[in-house]
Amino acid sequence: MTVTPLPPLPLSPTAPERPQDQDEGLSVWPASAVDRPDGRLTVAGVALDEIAERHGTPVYVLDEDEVRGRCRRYRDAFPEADVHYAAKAFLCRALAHWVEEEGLGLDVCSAGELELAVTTGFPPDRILLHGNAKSPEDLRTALRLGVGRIVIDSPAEIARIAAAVPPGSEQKVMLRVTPGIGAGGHAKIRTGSEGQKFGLSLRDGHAQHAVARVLGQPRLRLTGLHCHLGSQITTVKPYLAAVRRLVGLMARTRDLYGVVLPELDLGGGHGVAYRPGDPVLDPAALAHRVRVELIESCAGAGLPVPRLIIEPGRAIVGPAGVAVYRVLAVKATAARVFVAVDGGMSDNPRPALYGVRYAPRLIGRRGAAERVATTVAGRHCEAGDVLAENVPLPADVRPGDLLAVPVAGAYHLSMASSYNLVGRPPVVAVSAGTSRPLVRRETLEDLRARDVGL
Ligand SMILES: Cc1ncc(COP(=O)(O)O)c(C=O)c1O
Ligand SMILES: N[C@@H](CCCC[NH3+])C(=O)O
Repeated sequence: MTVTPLPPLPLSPTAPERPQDQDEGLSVWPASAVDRPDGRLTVAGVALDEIAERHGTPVYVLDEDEVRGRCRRYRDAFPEADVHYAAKAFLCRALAHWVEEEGLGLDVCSAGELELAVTTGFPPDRILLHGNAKSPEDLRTALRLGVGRIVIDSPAEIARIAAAVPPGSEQKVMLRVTPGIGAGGHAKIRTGSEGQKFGLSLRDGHAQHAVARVLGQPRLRLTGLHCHLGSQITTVKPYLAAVRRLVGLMARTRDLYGVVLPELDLGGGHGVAYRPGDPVLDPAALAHRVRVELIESCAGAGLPVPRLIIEPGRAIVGPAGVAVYRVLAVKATAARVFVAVDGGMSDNPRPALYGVRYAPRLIGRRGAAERVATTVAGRHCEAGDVLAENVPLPADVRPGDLLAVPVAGAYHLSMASSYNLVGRPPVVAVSAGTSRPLVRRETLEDLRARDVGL
């Protein structure tokens, strides 16, 4: 039998797309990042390829000074406010320690986050507990450890918390109000609008009613109102609208019950740039505009200015984190060049959840070849497991190369899973030319150990 040879397959797409983003600068990287002439990238003086060699990949790197600097920037921008870091963005003992040392408080939303912080030495009175469905364990732990404030999210919680407070003592609480203002980078992370699961609606009167009920509970002390509009918000305007609406409810509370609430919590949600050129919310500009609005609204209502609380998460830790992956496969189809790495949606579910895309770069060597528009995919069994699309990577990227993804500090590992029984990556801190492990890799033994039945 004669076999007719097949024509050779194209090795790269017939018409490579123009890469979307040609920015070769380091605008979305930690301020300490340096791109060395040999293509090695250092963060806080430590080469990322060295960390990959020592700890394996994927590995998450956290720049301690970037985190601390961001905490300080918030403290400087909001000197008259309490700044609580939102632990859901990412939490480990070292991070709790840094945040505490920088004078911030903490916002937690589970017994797990609360225990970790308090056992690290975080003063419980500087912690707020959130949650739209707090478990009995969450509340027990909060009361046992003496959490500073519990933020009530639903009518049924009022009596439940009051009943759990021991006779003769008092728990400080706030009320989470739904102001009817939706803001944020994606529909799934907008939490201030009507019709989503968080808070007590201002419009339908639930918030007002809850104020009255909390004031009627002798074991609860209502210190103020809270709202959180959403996440990855890049303009100041929604915060100003929220100030006006919440001050309106504070004025009604004074008029109806003779109570002047001393605190106002505007939540977090401050947006950061994931890719060069993305808009960001500048803390100093936000602080100035919020301060002016608060003073004017309170003056208009004849109220004293309450103590402001804010809860940034992403803006503290997001840009301080870098994820480092190793390339496992390269595939050029007629439509696209795919580079597949050894992590993906198990350590970073954000692209799959919100359709966001990142700006990875080749590290460890300088690619010599021309740049082609590349799709960076994860290793998981889902077509949606894609970290980046149409990014300019050298055409000679090959298995074994390292790719680093900036702005990986928030909502990656805190939302990570062990999908496909892939263990979660370790976290390594870098500071002043040195590195140290903070969180170890989740091993196959860890995963197997959970499987206890047959
Ligand atoms: C109540 C509350 N506070 C603060 C945050 C922190 O948000 P971000 O990380 O966007 O600042 C969140 C999350 O969106 C939240 O739900
Ligand atoms: N998980 C979201 C942010 C939601 C914050 C929690 N309310 C993100 O990755 O962008």
